Amino acid sequence: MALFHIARYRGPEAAEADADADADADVGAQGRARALLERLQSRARERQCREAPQTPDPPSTEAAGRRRRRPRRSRGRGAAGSPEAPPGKRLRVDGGAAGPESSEEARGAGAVRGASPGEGPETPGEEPETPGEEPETPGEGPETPGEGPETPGEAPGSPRRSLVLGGFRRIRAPKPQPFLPAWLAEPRCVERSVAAGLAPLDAVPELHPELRRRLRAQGVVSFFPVQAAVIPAVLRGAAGGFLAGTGGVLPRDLCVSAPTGSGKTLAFVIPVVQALLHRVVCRVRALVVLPTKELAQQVSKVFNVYTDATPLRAALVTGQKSLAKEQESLVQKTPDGFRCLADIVVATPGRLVDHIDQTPGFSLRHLRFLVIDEADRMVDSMHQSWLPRVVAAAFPEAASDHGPPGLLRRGLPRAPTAASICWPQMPLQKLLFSATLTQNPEKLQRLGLYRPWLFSAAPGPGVDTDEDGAGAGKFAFPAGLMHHYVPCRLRDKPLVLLHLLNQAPDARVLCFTNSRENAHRLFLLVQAFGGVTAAEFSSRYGPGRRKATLREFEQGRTRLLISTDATARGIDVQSVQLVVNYDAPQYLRTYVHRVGRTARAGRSGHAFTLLLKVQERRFLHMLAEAGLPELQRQEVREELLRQLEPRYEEALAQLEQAVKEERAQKAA
Ligand SMILES: Nc1ncnc2c1ncn2[C@@H]1O[C@H](COP(=O)(O)OP(=O)(O)OP(=O)(O)O)[C@@H](O)[C@H]1O
Repeated sequence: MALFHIARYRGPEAAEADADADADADVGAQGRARALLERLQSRARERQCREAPQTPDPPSTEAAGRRRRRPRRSRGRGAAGSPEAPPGKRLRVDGGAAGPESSEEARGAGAVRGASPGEGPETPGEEPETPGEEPETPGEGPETPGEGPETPGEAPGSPRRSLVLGGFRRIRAPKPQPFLPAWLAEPRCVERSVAAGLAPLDAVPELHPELRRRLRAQGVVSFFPVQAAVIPAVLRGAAGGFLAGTGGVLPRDLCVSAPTGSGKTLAFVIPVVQALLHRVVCRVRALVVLPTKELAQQVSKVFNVYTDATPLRAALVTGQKSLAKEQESLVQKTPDGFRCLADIVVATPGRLVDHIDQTPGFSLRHLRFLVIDEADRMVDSMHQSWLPRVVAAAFPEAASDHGPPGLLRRGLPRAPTAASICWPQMPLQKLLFSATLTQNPEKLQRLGLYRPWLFSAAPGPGVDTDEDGAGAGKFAFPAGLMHHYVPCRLRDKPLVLLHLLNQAPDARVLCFTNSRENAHRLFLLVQAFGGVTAAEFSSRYGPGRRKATLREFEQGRTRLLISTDATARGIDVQSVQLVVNYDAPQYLRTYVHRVGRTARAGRSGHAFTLLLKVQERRFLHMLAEAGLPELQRQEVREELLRQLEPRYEEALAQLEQAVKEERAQKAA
């Protein structure tokens, strides 16, 4: 039994039809049906006529309706980039083909990005190339919801519009560039070629006549470009002796990046000596910090040359002598305290900190110049925290803002104020030098530079830099240096070295290995092979032995020096004609410094790098990034190597014996 009657609603038209049917009850069944049909048709026509003026273009309405139904797409994903859109259907947006609306879109960043190479906009450089990058004005993008472009064929009869964003071409995203402060981005340019940029000594009128005379006596008749640029800049800042310039303006700190062998040492020695020349009381006023003992010794020698006939004294503290001996060269005990004995201190960082901590009377309170040579390496060794120790020793009153009353005031560098210029100021100026100075602003910031200037011989900030700022065209090489590489097998490397030595029988050769073990074995092998005077330089030997080895090499008593990177930086040995990278350097900086041991001071020189097949690609890429496309490939003919083999086999046997004996000695 049915509990409910379910009446089905049949719609308004049916209801109306029912009503009309009642009214025409007297008409026959057939006639009623026809009349009803006609009435329904006429009402439908009326309704159509009523709606017609609002939608004059039925096909567009249809298209719009479809457009509304399309799901929203996220900005940055184009039709072609989506999996639904087959690549064959991709079209480039073209103003002419797509009508006015489309041409408007074609001007948008998204449309341009979708174009494949060669199809791009007329001014491709003006557009970002990276897919997925935001357009500059997001509101102008063609992907505004509701206005999205249609896939071709979707709206027949309507203007066909298509956007192609991204694409399938793989584009290497550019590396993010660190923001370079203006002083790094716009350096003062220094001529790279020593020969092309020589300046007569008289071109620096500020130079003291005594120093000019001394330079001439040393055979220096003109300044190299870096010296001609840097010496006047330092002298101007030191015009008031070791006090701040007129009006209390503190001198700027200077960073100098110039090729190896371009004369950076004299660029700081000369102005420092001149600024201190007329000092009355001996105090430590210049401190030069270098990474290795050998380098410090070399720089100290140069200072001695130019301070010899003056009251100034330079002391060397590197740990080569005992702490007590070094203390004797720094301070003297007097009945009323201590007397300072050095105006200029040349030091390695570790030993310097030892003296700050342990030498009574050693004070840096009057420090006027802090020179950091091989600055990039020294910045890397900042974890030793030697710099904060030096700054703390140089500004002992910095903790209390004004310091004790006195004639001279000393405070951390800051903008001059009316109060600050009431007393004579004694600033501390930092001078940084390197052939591979880091341009990483973060690293340089750690040095606390004051309004710095950069003098650079490099072509300018590269477009593609690593985290240290090393990259395209970052470092300048000496103009007279020719770079070569020799592809070879591992077992042929010693033979290739021997062949190169045979090829240049009179050349003094510096050969680099990546480890002291390699240096030692290669030395034993070359010695066993005979025919060349060779020596070995590495941390395997103490400072005394290393010093003697270097001296013999300098004097020409040794023709071949096999060394680790201990001699790669700064060591100035005249007339090294050939550098051989027996082991390929892993880093660009290492390469720059190693090969920079030749072609110094405007001379010419050759650098050969032995490369295994597996190393070739990476190494060449590294140098190409450094802006060195002219690296010459040198093949050594097989038969030339085979000629050396009989003697080489004998040498190998001797090497084996020597290694066994050494092991036995060690074990004993
Ligand atoms: N004006 C000059 N005239 C002649 N010789 C010079 C002059 N200036 C420097 N030299 C010589 O040039 C050589 C290289 O100089 P220096 O060692 O200062 O180079 P550098 O730029 O410090 O190199 P590196 O980056 O390898 O340390 C030295 O032998 C030096 O005596």
